[in-house]
Amino acid sequence: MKLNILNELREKNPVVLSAANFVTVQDVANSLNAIGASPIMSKEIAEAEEMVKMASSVTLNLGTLTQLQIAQMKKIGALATQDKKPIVFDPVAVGAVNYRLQTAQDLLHSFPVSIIRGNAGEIAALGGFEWNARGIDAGSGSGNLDQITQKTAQKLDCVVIASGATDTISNGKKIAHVYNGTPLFQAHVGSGDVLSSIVAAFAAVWADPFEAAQTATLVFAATGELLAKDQPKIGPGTFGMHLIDYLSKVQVADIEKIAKFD
Ligand SMILES: Nc1ncnc2c1ncn2[C@@H]1O[C@H](COP(=O)(O)OP(=O)(O)O)[C@@H](O)[C@H]1O
Ligand SMILES: Cc1ncsc1CCOP(=O)(O)O
Ligand SMILES: [Mg+2]
Repeated sequence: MKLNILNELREKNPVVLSAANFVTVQDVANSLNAIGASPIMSKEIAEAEEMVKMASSVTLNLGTLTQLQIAQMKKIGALATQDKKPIVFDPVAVGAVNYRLQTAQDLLHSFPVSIIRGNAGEIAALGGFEWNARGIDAGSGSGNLDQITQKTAQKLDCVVIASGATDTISNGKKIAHVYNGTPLFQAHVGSGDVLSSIVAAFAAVWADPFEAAQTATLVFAATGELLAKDQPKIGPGTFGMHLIDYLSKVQVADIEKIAKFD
C-alpha cells in the first residue's frame, strides 16, 4: 500500500475538476480541499477546454445528469484523454435506472476512463451482472463481488472500485480489499461521491491508477473509522461535517495504526 501518496498529494495540491451532482457538491468541494487538493466545479461546456488544461484530474458524476451535462462530460472526457489526465467516473444509480445505465455505457464508449468508483449495485449493472440495486444505494445481491469487480474491470479496461462495508478494487488482473470503514458512511448521503473525488485527487499525483485507487480507498475508509472511534455518539449529519475536519488532519501514521487490507 502506497500511503505516501497522501503526502505527495498535500505537497502538490492538484486541481481536481468535477462535473458534480447538485445534491452533494459542497461536501465534495470541502472534502477535496480538506485532504489537500484544490477543487473546481463546472457546469459550462464553453469553459471545458480551459478547465481541463488547468486540472490534474477529473471526476464525472452521473448523480443529477441532464442532456447538457452529458454533452459537457463528453467534451471533458475527450479533452482529458487528449491531455492524458486521469478520469474517475461515478455511475450513480445505474443499477436502478435504465436510462442512466444506457447513458453511462454511451459515455464509456465515447472515451476511456482510468477508474470507475461505484457501489456493488452500480458496478454489477455496468458489468452486466444480476443485482437488486435500490436508488442510489447498493441494494442486495448474491453474486461474488470479487468476480463482479474483476470482470467489470476487464470488460471496461480500467480500474474498478466496488465500495461498501468491504471495498473491492481490481484492474482486471489484481484484486485488493479494504476492510476499514464505519456504517455511518452509509447513513450519510454523499460518501460515495466524496470517495470518487478523493480517488481522482490521488490519481492526479500518482501514475499507477490501481495503487492510487487502493490507497485513496484506504485513506477515506480509515479516516471515517478513526472519527467514529473517537466520537462513538456521532450521528449521520455531524459525521459528514466532522469527516471534513478529519480529512484535513489525518496523517499516514494514524492510518497505518488501523489499516486493514489485502
Ligand atoms: N456498511 C459499511 N461499513 C463500513 N463502511 C462502509 C459501509 N458502507 C459504505 N462504506 C464506506 O462508505 C464509502 C462510500 O461507499 P458507498 O456507501 O458504497 O458509496 P455510495 O454512497 O456511492 O453508495 C466507502 O469508503 C465505503 O468503504
Ligand atoms: C440523493 C442523490 N440523488 C441523486 S445524486 C444523490 C447523491 C448520491 O450520493 P452517494 O452516491 O455518494 O451516496
Ligand atoms: Mg454513489
